[in-house]
Amino acid sequence: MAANNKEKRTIIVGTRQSALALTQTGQVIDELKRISEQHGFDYAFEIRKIVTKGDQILDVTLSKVGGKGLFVKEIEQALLDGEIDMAVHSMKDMPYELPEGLMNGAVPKRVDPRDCLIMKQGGSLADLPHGAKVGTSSLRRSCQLKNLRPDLVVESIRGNIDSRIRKLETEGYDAVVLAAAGLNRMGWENRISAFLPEDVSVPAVGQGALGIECRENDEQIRGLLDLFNDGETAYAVRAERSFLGALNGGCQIPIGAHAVVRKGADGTLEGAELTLTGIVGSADGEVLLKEIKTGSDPEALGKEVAAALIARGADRILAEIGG
Ligand SMILES: NCc1[nH]cc(CCC(=O)O)c1CC(=O)O
Repeated sequence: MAANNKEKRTIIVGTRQSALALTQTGQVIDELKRISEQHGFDYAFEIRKIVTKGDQILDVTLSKVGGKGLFVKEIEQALLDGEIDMAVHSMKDMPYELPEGLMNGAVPKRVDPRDCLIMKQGGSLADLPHGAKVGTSSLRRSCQLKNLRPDLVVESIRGNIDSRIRKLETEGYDAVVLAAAGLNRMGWENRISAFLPEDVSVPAVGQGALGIECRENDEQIRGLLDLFNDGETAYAVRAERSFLGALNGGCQIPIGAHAVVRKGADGTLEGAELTLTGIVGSADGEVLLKEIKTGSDPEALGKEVAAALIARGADRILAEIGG
């Protein structure tokens, strides 16, 4: 195996072609180059842009399009066909189940998982006037905003983050809601007017994290990605994704979850615990159910929080939406 790693190899990295996708893929490649150098691997990297169904229908509300994995399917096919060797995804775009033969090879360290407001005038949520027009295409975000502020007029806004920020100006929104993570990665954090704390907006499953998908049988890539994995992020994301799986959800339904790790006594994941917050609601914000539980087994914890929400009617809400 070690001898294998000395061979020159050009690793083809698949990604969507949005500005954010290309930026984060570039950042991943920079890290992988650094790790390769450190370990004496002779790897070169090449980016392959792939258009997904989600990219082709940027003007349609995603919940109307339906289906899971809108932003990953074509990229996964390229992995299976051997056209690319790894794929960089936003974790929140990854469906719960991966195709046979593929795996999540690394979950790098998560950046800020919070949602945030970008406001025309600056300020915070409390400064938005009665009836203010807020842009988001996420049912999860509209559910939580409307629950707190039923007066807000939440309208669907689609497109990549650059075009959504532009629409703030051109389409008369008072604010748009975006993930802080995307803005951070683009270096646009100075556009953030206010962060939405978790008691206002529980983020999407995996928000702020990336997933690097590879073929299960590609030992070289797996070895490299192992060195890039962040154990703490991976541990938290496992709980969030177990919750997602138990509710059979994609990112197009009002589901949110965030797990926080409390490390063990020796500062490692030995004896660590997770606190998982999960929400399910209706898009109009009239129903918003939340459960918070603590445990050490991420899969069990995700299922437990989901079961507690189902016991309170979450499955009925999701069935109505067609999730
Ligand atoms: N659904 C689009 C999407 N997918 C990933 C991010 C960036 C945040 C992240 O990486 O979690 C965004 C933009 C957004 O939600 O504002």
